Amino acid sequence: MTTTALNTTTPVVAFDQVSKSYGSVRAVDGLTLALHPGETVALLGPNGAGKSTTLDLLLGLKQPDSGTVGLFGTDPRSAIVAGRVGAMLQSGGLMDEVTVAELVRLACDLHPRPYKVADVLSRAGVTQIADRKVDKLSGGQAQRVRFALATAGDSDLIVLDEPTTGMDVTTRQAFWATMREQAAQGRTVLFATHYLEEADAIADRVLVLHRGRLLADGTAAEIKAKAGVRRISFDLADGTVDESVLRDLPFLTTLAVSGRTVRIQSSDADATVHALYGLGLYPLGLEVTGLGLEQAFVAITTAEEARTS
Ligand SMILES: Nc1ncnc2c1ncn2[C@@H]1O[C@H](COP(=O)(O)OP(=O)(O)OP(=O)(O)O)[C@@H](O)[C@H]1O
Repeated sequence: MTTTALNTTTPVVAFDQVSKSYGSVRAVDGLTLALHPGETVALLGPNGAGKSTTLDLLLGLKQPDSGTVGLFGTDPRSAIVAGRVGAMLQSGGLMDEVTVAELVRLACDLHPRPYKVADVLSRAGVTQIADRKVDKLSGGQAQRVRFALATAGDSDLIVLDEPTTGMDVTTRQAFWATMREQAAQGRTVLFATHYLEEADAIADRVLVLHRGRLLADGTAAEIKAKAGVRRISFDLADGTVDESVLRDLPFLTTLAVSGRTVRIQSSDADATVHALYGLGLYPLGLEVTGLGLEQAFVAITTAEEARTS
């Protein structure tokens, strides 16, 4: 298998100070990044953060204004021609008037190390619709066909831009099971997503992009810790809930009171809880928990918005 022949000292993907603007919009801003064999990497970011542009630069579909993009120690185009990259893009149009099987066969024919057409169809779960015209597919079926095209041959890097958009739950689970197999065989999987729970469950590395810059890079647990915010929840006895008193607690970032139940986010939960008791309050059922990846993502990107605006 080709992956065993990989030189592990050469990054699969290497961005060095890469910038790309569209007019006055800086879509990617001085991005430096290295991805390694076998990593499953999620690319997160709010709308317009530069995720698709980053993937387009990586695939050589766009050229950087400055900086360099390398794939397997060479330029993107050479790596793609050598069949080292399989890609599934967000808006990748599918040819009209051909069947699913014909399109997949074409992708296999074009790949230097193709898999058997029947295997590709079956892995992507499109055997049943192999004879259908691709312009007659539902959104989720079209996504599966794009996935089949991305896995038509033995590639070392699989790039997926919001791959599960439009897929139902079962298809999504099957899709990720296949991706896990690919990663277990030493392939690098890079996917952009808006589904933070997918990033949390699937990726062993999470990149948070914001206005074209890398805000965070680490495991999901590290990203959650980086947000530095924890949640505190408790009940107060009837008649003791005074929102104005609670609002003055130190390190409080959000406060929500619902009946007797108080939910707080704090940038220093220990100090907030200490102050709570200091006020003479008696919280019942007190819980202090870390943020989920979704809240951590919001906390990190919102803090950056506040810092730069
Ligand atoms: N062809 C283009 N011409 C002009 N501006 C563009 C073009 N493509 C992208 N942009 C702008 O560049 C910025 C980054 O866009 P990009 O599509 O890379 O972000 P994204 O993170 O993929 O967004 P989304 O999550 O909405 O798909 C945005 O401000 C976008 O409006």
